[in-house]
Amino acid sequence: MEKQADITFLLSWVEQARSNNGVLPVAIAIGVVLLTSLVYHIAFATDIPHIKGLPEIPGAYPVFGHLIQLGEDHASVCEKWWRQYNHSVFQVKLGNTRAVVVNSFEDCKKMLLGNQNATIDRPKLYTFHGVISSTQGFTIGSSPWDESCKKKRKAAGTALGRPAMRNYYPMFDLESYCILRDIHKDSQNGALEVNVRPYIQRYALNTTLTLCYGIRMDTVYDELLREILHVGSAISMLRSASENLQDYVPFLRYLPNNKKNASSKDLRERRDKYLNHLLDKVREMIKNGTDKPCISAAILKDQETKLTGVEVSSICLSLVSGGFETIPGTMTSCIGSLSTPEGQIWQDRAYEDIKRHYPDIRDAWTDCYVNEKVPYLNAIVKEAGRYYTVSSMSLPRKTVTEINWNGAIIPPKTMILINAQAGNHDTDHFGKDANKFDPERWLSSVNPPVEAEINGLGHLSFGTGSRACSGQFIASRLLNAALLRLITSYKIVASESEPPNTDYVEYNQFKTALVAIPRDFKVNLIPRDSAMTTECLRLAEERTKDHYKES
Ligand code: HEM
Repeated sequence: MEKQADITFLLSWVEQARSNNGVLPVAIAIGVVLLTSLVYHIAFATDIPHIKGLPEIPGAYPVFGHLIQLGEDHASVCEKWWRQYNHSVFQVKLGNTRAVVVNSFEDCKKMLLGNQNATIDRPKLYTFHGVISSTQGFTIGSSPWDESCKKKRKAAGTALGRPAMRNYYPMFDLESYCILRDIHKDSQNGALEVNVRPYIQRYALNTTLTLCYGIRMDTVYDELLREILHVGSAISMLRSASENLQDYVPFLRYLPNNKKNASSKDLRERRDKYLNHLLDKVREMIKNGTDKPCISAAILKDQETKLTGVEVSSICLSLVSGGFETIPGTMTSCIGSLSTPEGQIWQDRAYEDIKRHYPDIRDAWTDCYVNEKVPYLNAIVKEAGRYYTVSSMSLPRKTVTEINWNGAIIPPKTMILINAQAGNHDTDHFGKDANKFDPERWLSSVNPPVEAEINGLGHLSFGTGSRACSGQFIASRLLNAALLRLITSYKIVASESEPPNTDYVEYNQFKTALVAIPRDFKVNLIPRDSAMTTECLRLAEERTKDHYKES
């Protein structure tokens, strides 16, 4: 209002000066008006004007909006604001971008499931879309909703859906065997403490590389494998709002020596190099008739395909980047919780439940990638997903049509941020102990373990609705298979000198990253039945020796 009055005053002054034939005052006045308007735009204007009827968090700064208060850990600050101001849904200004933040479990569910069509879009960001993705196309998770995205999502859905799963059994068998084979060797069958994360990173990455390119790497510290993981993690950092202010504060893009743009270009080149290398290998294998069944070979060979080269790269990139951090983040942290004194009791209960379903552990090893039928293990996997919300603010959405939110009209093109971490620890939904890791919350009976019926959505870690995670079934199968093999082989006990951090916020060493990177820790592995583990490993080696030899 004040600004409106200023402008009206200036305009009347300009009019007066003009009628007095004063050319100079007119020019000055116009300059002042333009300058005021420019300053206002730089300092306060947002892409979407204030949404009436939706609370806005007080104290936004000029230019930066709420970015300064939000700091590095947006999920935890928004969770705090929800409780402080008693509004689960509010608006904030991320620099020049207005965003609606949704916090409680019920509101996240209602926003995504009750408005599936309206929330089907994703926002475009300057650094990620404009600089990093300019060569290989956008990943599915960052693609705005259009015909191309629809095709890519459909292709990914087919490759990752439940019916396709049986094609991957040999791969699940091989990759989960490799975790145990190498942990067994490197820990000298439990004599030395180990950090489990690198083994799980290779597990997740090999799975998606095999799916996409028919290529895998056998050694945990393989150079290409580590390069893919390093570049992928660095790019994940550049995607989060807290790390990348220039996405929301445009003038920062034009500062001399723009380090963000320089490192984005460097990462883009490094990523292009390995993606092209992988695709060239597939082309070479097709030429030599040695290609393995995989997404890129199927598309490259199928002349009829409706997908362009950039779309194929984008699908492969989406699958590789979709799993390589989320699965290790979830599984490593889960192992951390299981290794605590309380967690060791859950491990023993899970082990008993596995034996109840598979009196012969060898059968458990061969069925774990086919079925998920051990209730206690399923409960651990669900709790790991909920408690360690590795993608704490999910992936941003954008409205395509207006949403009437309890009378407030959220216009099209508004950024919607789902605070999955807050919703997953909502005491109104999960009870007073929502902040505790407890697999048994997913059981209706502990002895014998019986899974509780879930009415719809269990937790928010995979998102939900029109753009829910395409890889959630495969993720759950991978977590189940690897945990079953680990729990039947060893009792996992936290290291005394390097124990895990099991706090659902502090376990993450990089809060600015899009996907959490757990702090390093070590565990001791106490063999449960060494003879049986040796036998299971021998049989697995026998079964898998002909599958996907190292490429
Ligand atoms: C524990 C493992 C995983 C977690 C926690 C996770 C989490 C998520 C989340 C939060 C989203 C955004 C959902 C939304 O907006 O509602 C997402 C999208 C996606 N995820 Fe996952 N994910 C995991 C594993 C995977 C895997 C293994 C793959 C592929 C192999 C994958 C592929 C995708 C794709 C393609 C999308 C984009 C969907 C779209 O935008 O249409 N994810 N994931």
